[in-house]
Amino acid sequence: MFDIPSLDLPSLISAGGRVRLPGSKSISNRVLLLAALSEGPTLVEDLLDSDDTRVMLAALRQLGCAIEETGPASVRVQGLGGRLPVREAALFLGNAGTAMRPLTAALSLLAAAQGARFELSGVPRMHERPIGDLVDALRQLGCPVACLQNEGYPPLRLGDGTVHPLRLDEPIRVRGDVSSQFLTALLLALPLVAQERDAVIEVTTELISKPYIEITLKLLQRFGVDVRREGWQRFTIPRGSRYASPGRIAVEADASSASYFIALGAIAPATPGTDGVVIEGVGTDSIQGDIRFIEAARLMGAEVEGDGNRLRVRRGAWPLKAIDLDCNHIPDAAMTLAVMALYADGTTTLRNIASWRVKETDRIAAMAIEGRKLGATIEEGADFIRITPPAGPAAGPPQGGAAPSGSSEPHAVGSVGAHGWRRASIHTYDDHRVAMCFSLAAFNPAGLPVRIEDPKCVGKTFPDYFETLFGVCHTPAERIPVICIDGPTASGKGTLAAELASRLGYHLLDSGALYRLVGLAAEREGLSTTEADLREPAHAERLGRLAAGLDVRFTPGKTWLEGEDVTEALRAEPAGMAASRVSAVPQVRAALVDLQLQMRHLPGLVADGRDMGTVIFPGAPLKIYLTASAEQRAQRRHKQLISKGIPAILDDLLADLKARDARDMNRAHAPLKPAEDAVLLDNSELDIEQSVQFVLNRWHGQQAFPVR
Ligand SMILES: O=C(O)C1=C[C@@H](OP(=O)(O)O)[C@@H](O)[C@H](O)C1
Ligand SMILES: C=C(OP(=O)(O)O)C(=O)O
Repeated sequence: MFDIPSLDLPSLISAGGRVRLPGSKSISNRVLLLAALSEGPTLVEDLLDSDDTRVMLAALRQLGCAIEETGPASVRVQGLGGRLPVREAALFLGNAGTAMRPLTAALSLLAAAQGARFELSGVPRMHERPIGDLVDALRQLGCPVACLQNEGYPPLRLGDGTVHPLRLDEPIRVRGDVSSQFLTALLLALPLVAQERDAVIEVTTELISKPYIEITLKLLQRFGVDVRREGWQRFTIPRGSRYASPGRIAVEADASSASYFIALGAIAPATPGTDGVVIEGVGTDSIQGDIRFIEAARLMGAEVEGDGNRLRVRRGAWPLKAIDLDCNHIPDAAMTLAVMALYADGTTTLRNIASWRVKETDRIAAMAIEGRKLGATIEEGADFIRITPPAGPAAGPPQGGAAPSGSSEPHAVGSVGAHGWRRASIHTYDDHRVAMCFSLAAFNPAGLPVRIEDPKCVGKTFPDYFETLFGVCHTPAERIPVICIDGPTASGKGTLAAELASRLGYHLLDSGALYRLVGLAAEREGLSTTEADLREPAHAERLGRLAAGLDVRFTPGKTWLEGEDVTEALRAEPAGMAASRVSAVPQVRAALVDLQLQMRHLPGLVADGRDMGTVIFPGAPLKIYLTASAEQRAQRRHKQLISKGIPAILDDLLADLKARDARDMNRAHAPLKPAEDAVLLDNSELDIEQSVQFVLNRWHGQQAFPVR
């Protein structure tokens, strides 16, 4: 997950390959609750691990339900059989409608029947999301429910610690025009109390988001409860209903999450060598209503084929075709259509979406404001949004070739691109879908990068969304930004580079470690690294072959050689000295060039070394040459070694350091020197944070994202 203030997406040009999506939020939270209310254990497989399911799991555990993790995406839930071992609890439910609404109903009924008391709260936005229609229905049933701040909104107190008789003799009337989750909540809760008589629910208004009720009814069936339905107005839970665990249940991949990858396949040309975007874990047999996003995507021109558990999407009509569609049945996935509309041949209208206004944010307003930043013309109404793409001759990403104004040369780019598209920093309103939708704007035909603010908000339903996206998106290497940090030994390059990489969400290349790795691997293979031996051509060739075959991997803070964590071994002085000697061998340097170029992955790279800006990435958009006086550097290295318990003498370190500077600067091949376009940064008087801020300011200044 990108836990950083903002994530810059370079302009993207094609997509292809396979994605496996995380589990459905709507199914995961329903199944967890049903399993907790049932008798006996349920093994839940392919469960979504995200903010919304975490709050549900935490709440159920707080209520006394034993839940054991049995694998990376599976849990065993020991059902409570409708009995509450915990009679009082304060539950925090984040911004999860699928936890807040169903738990409100289930705990209200159980609290009234068993004399308990619960408080349910969430993030500030949850306290602005309506729940009054559900509260009214529960009060009709005789449940004490108090709204603790504003009438009709969480936080709520359910029950008062005493037993209250429930009135099941009359139909329970509930409105269905604000959220279908109120009806879902009652349907999930009432089987707990429909023992002596049928429980009947009457929906008093037009019901929205109907396919979510179908998910609820299908899952109730899996847990042994058959609800009778008359149209969308009347639902009867037969008396004597009891939850019975199916024993094992697997969660489908999330169809709403699939919408971003269906749209991706529709927008992006297939990467050469691929046959479009393949989505695994959800297919045309899905029980999720959002699978009907496929129909809308096809209307816009996407070629989608699929079977029970898989979809393949290719770009069809281009530009996409504008549509005018009632989206009430796909409220979440319809947001993705709003971004596809940016690539359409005319004006798209999405209708009957009033519920967007009361979700994670006011989604109609958010999509309008952010879409306009990109250059689109957008009209919004109480229950519709109308999108006209940024003006221009043809929508669509360019078909490869050099970036017209790519992020690799950000300083050369103004904020308005060809075709009327604008460079934009997308505010995401703590709404996962706003973030995921606008990532697709990175395919804009103007080749402009897109900034997504607060990218970690995708954690609500899809924590690894951006990693998954980058796994199937392609762009020419020159468009993937590289920040080079070059400089002499002990200048603090490594610390600065690692810090920058983690703050920007970029990959890290510790090229010095590559040479240390060659030194270490040579030592392990019994190959000498003395200067005399290295002058022998045959010996230098052998070392080159060793370097070419290195099995290396960098993860944050760790370096791996052939699967073994060698981080500590690499930091020791002998490895450093060997590195300096082997790095002077042209055969070794040549072997490592390819390896280094291959590390230029989306969304970007911070490369730390001595020749990053001069030799390996000469076109990098930002090159920093980091220095400090030899005395300062020797002192820092001394401190570092002593703090690790490694004995060191300051004078010896200073002498070694000067010798190494001289060798690095005077070697014939790729000597250490600043690139002509490098920015010099002397950090003798700066602490790490000041150096980091210096580079970040420089970098952000170059990006020229308008601040609004
Ligand atoms: O029941 C569900 O799982 C959901 C129902 C829908 O809400 P509304 O019924 O409020 O439209 C949907 O937007 C939400 O993400 C999940
Ligand atoms: C509306 C959404 O969430 P919630 O389940 O919180 O209603 C959503 O995921 O788009």
